[in-house]
Amino acid sequence: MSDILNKILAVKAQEVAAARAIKPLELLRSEAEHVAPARDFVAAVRAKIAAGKSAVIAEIKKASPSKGVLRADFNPAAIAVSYEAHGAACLSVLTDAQFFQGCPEYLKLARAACHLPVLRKDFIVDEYQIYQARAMGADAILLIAAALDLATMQAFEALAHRLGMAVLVEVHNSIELDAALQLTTPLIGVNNRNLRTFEVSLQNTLDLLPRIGSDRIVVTESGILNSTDVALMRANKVDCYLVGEAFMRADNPGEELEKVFL
Ligand SMILES: O=C(O)c1ccccc1NCC(=O)[C@H](O)[C@H](O)COP(=O)(O)O
Repeated sequence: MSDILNKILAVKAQEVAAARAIKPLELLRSEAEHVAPARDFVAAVRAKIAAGKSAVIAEIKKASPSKGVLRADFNPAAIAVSYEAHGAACLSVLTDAQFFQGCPEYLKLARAACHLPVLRKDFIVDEYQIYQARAMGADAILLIAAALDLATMQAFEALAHRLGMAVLVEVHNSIELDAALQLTTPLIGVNNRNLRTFEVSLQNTLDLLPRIGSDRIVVTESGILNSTDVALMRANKVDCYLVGEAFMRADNPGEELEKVFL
């Protein structure tokens, strides 16, 4: 239990237990089933790609375990507006408090300020968090293959789809990819950051790419910082990106997105 991923997962289990004690699953489920319908996350990604553009899932994260505070002057609604105005396909909003200084309210504020579909970026270990995601308005969830076995990922994917949400499944190596490819989601995220060591290498996406069929959309995640990184990915026919830090450090996150990707 010493690496950061295991620390985060242990905290998540505690958070779920505490949340359940306050709001039982039945009540949360009812909330999740009565919010406005989800926006189509996969369609938004596909639309950008079909138009010959990069599909950028633009992240809203105040801080990270590897880099500390990324953006002190943090206004999720203003960032969402800026991302939408400058061509983002979708948003990703960190809702974890302890490690990323996020919260569900940031997701609600960001989503209400724009028309983009929103991914709840968190560490899902329990179905309770999937109902939470929909209840707070999320249009997609992240499933991390390093944190979940295949049967659990399949059950969580089915639940997300039943609630109308898309799934981005995240892998870091070929063993995790084997499991991810058994899900039905088209969105296969390859994380360039090792969640246990923080080491970042874009080569990770390039190494796993040949194993992912053209029926899937490869989402290269983490460590995309500038147009050189984007050129490398484009040269390898990667069209979809999940980017946080590079935008969060910029004065205007949306303008940075446009500068790096257009
Ligand atoms: O960002 C981190 O330091 C981190 C540490 C441990 C687990 C997950 C972490 N990040 C989550 C992400 O996947 C990234 O926020 C996302 O891919 C964007 O990455 P970046 O563009 O490098 O901010």
